[in-house]
Amino acid sequence: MNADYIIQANNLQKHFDGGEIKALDGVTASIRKGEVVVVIGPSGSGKSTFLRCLNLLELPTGGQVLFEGVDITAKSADINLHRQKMGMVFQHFNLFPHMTILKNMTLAPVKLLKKSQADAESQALKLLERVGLADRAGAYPSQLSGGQKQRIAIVRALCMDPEVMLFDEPTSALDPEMVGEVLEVMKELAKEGMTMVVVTHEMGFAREVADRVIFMADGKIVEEGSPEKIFTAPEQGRTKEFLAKVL
Ligand SMILES: Nc1ncnc2c1ncn2[C@@H]1O[C@H](COP(=O)(O)OP(=O)(O)OP(=O)(O)O)[C@@H](O)[C@H]1O
Repeated sequence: MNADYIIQANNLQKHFDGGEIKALDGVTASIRKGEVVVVIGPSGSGKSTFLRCLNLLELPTGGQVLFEGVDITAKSADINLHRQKMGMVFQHFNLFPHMTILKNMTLAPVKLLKKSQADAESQALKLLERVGLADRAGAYPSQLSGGQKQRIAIVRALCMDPEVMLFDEPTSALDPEMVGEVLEVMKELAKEGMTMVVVTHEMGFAREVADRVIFMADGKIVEEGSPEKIFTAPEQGRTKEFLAKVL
């Protein structure tokens, strides 16, 4: 194990339909503490599957994931314990519709981290303030805009004091005018030193915020490097082809 890395994925495979679909076909990648890694690539290239395998929302069919040096794909691993340290934000927010925002944010910290209700609420309110939504603590998700729901989803994940934040196309389901407010919250997090793995089609975010960009195609990492390298001097034909379409 290398202590610099918080997550190490070794030769990850994820096959569906008895091996007919190779969503991941041997992905090896390591994420450093405090690093912001943005994963880009065409639709169906395995980006979401890669992210979901890092916290074992999808169980890899082969390979290993080490989290803080521990093989969390081993049979003996306590998946729930490790997963708690990896906050996840989804395209479709995944807030509980029948609970207030405050309840959405305090439920898991109280239940899983055994925080007192008072501590969990005080942390949640501070986080809500940070994203300009302190006055919405008593609202229900249906009363909020998409951008507000996604900002809540981010701070809800932060209530679990995660070591890493995983973002799976967090702005893809938003109306265009709401994308900026969510990316802004993510930029702030990055500046504060949060380790982040972000699957996104927002190339501007990748350019501006990523420490490293990973380009995937056909379940493999085709090329990776600094945003400067990937966006201005890509080496692989597949990368050039993709960027020509999206930039
Ligand atoms: N549960 C599943 N069962 C069967 N095939 C799946 C399943 N999940 C994903 N796949 C397939 O695996 C491949 C990779 O999918 P994945 O969602 O990881 O790609 P992606 O790069 O995130 O795509 P997008 O940008 O469109 O979200 C695709 O061919 C997809 O159809």
